[in-house]
Amino acid sequence: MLQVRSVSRNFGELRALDDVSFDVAPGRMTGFVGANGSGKTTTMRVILGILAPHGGTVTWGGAPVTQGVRQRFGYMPEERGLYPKMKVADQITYLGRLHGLDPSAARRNTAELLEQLSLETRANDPVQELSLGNQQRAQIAAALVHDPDLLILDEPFSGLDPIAVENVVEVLRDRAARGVPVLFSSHQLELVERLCDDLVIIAGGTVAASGRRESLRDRFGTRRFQLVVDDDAGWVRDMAGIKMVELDGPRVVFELTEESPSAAGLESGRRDQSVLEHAMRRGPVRSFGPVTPSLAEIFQEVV
Ligand SMILES: Nc1ncnc2c1ncn2[C@@H]1O[C@H](COP(=O)(O)OP(=O)(O)OP(=O)(O)O)[C@@H](O)[C@H]1O
Repeated sequence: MLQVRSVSRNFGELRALDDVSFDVAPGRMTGFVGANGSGKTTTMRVILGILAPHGGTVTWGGAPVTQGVRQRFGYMPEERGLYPKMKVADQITYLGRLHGLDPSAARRNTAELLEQLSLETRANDPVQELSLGNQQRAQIAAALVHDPDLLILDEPFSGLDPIAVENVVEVLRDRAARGVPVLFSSHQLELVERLCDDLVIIAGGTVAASGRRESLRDRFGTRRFQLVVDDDAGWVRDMAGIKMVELDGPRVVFELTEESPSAAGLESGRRDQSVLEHAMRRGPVRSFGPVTPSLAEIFQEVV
């Protein structure tokens, strides 16, 4: 388990990270999301020891992260750093050697990864001759070649076509299934939503929300409901303690407002039921239930 605790980091006057705490648990994919400049890369660099924190700690298995421990981490940096003129397979094998693999293990892992990432036919091409997407795949192979104990990936999906995305998803899921904690940043919220087990949402250098994906959904999702009736559902607008979010003829999405129970006439736990009862008195109800918020909606609410 990787634990980030109360980490802060300044750049001159700028407080880029302020009291950042979260865990990256074994066998779980943790999505790290936030607007541009919110502190994702800085956090990753602190975890990797590239930047020193000005406060707080990063621990691995409860102990400080030493150079030896760090060598067992896999990192895909934001600034892609492969040598343009070196052949793909040679380079990945070389990086495996740098991380302590013997020559045969480095070659074996390289071959396996190039195959998994559909790059085997490009193994003997210089990196600079690969398309950007294929360079990105090579970069992922470079982060994985030494079978790391922890994976930290800065935007691993940017620039990949949909098939390559699925390919990389499969490779990362496989690592997570073997017990490796995986932290990855991405601006593709639908992808993060589909892929992650846990989430960390960062805004302005502080953690705005974190935890299991489902529990975040529950936390932010209890106030919105969808009702489908036969006729126009516009009458919902006039009900106390309710705010209409979307109306599409017989389908309406509404929220319970923050108003006091007395203003609404009912406690919030009953207000959704009062809409349902009202609808049933008016005619048939085709469906009714809470609406699960998307990650994009949660994101907008917390940042
Ligand atoms: N070396 C540096 N010197 C000065 N300021 C920096 C440095 N690195 C980062 N910053 C600032 O720290 C803040 C956080 O940047 P960071 O790169 O961590 O954000 P990010 O969430 O990774 O953004 P993006 O999604 O755009 O990659 C920004 O305001 C950035 O300008």
